[in-house]
Amino acid sequence: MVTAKVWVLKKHFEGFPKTSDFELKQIELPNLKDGEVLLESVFLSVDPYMRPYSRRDMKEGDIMIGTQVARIVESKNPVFKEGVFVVARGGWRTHFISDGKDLQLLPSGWPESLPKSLALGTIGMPGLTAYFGLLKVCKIKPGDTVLVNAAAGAVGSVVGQLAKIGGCKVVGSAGSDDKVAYLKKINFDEAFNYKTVQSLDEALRKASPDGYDCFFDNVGGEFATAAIKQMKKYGRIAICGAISQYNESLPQKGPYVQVPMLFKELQMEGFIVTRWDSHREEGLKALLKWVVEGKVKYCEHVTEGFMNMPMAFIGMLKGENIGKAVVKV
Ligand SMILES: NC(=O)C1=CN([C@@H]2O[C@H](COP(=O)(O)OP(=O)(O)OC[C@H]3O[C@@H](n4cnc5c(N)ncnc54)[C@H](OP(=O)(O)O)[C@@H]3O)[C@@H](O)[C@H]2O)C=CC1
Ligand SMILES: CCCCCC(=O)/C=C/[C@H]1[C@H](O)CC(=O)[C@@H]1CCCCCCC(=O)O
Repeated sequence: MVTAKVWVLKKHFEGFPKTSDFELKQIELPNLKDGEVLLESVFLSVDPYMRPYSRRDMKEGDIMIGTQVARIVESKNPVFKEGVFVVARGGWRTHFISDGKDLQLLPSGWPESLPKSLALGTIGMPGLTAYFGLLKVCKIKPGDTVLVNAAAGAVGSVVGQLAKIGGCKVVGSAGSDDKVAYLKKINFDEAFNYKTVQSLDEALRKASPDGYDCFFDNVGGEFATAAIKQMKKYGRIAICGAISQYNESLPQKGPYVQVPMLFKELQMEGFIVTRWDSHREEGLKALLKWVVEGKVKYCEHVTEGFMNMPMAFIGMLKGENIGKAVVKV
């Protein structure tokens, strides 16, 4: 008999999540039935979507949603051998049972020396978000100037690097001087700290006086309002996320986008990365290759200990992470 530790949503988040909104519980797992596997989480992901999706999909008392890299410790499923690592949607649990249907093997050719946690970040869902958002929504081409916010995070840091590979000029904004230094290190052409600049309008103009062809928006709100004004004619805007709004209790008010969009004849498209699930393998293969070749660098913000899941999640929402925020069990 295995006892799993699980984190439960004790109370729906009101405004910014608090540690008291979570509760740690223990669950006895039953013996495996034929076709099932027992998994042990090795790395768990903490992601922005957990904040809005908890309200949409969960009720109080449910185990927190989420993905992990997990190791199969016992198997009664011929497809999954013991010792194999997979990406799973197991929620915030140390151990869990699966029938194998939604388990994903790491991409083939994954070098032993590469951290498996990257399957939650640069070579996982956030990396794919950058890849498909840039190629299919922004439709980048060489010579474009691309702007990305939350640029030092899991998605943003890949957006900037892929745009450079695609022959673009890249401008990033992030919330600390350390993050700005990191962006310069990974080849961003221009980067600024949106929390300390005198004026967002000026910082955006200085970074690209001619304006922007593409804007990959992870943040929304005030930043997006400023950025839209500085798009070039026929510019493309990919709405990837709106993290500045996830913890707001009251809806933000305008300014509204219609007038600048009309004058500049802009395109704005929201997307959810799962739209390209049928091309997932292609995306992961490309990301793995670039990482192995050193063309895409990665950084991870690793919190040690399953006990610290809520702190890791809250820390990510506060902006403590450079690169992907993960928890090592
Ligand atoms: N459409 C899709 O399919 C997907 C969308 N997303 C979205 O992409 C975005 C980035 O996700 P991800 O890369 O995983 O997360 P990050 O690794 O970028 O971590 C979140 C970052 O957001 C920034 N942030 C937090 N609060 C605010 C705020 N109020 N204003 C501005 N920035 C803030 C912080 O960086 P800083 O210090 O720079 O403020 C923080 O580090 C999110 O909006 C997420 O929902 C992610 C995956 C898939
Ligand atoms: C207003 C909310 C916008 C959120 C944008 C975002 O971050 C979306 C992320 C999803 C991405 O498209 C693919 C995913 O894996 C993210 C959502 C996953 C939800 C899974 C919930 C179920 C579970 O884990 O059991």
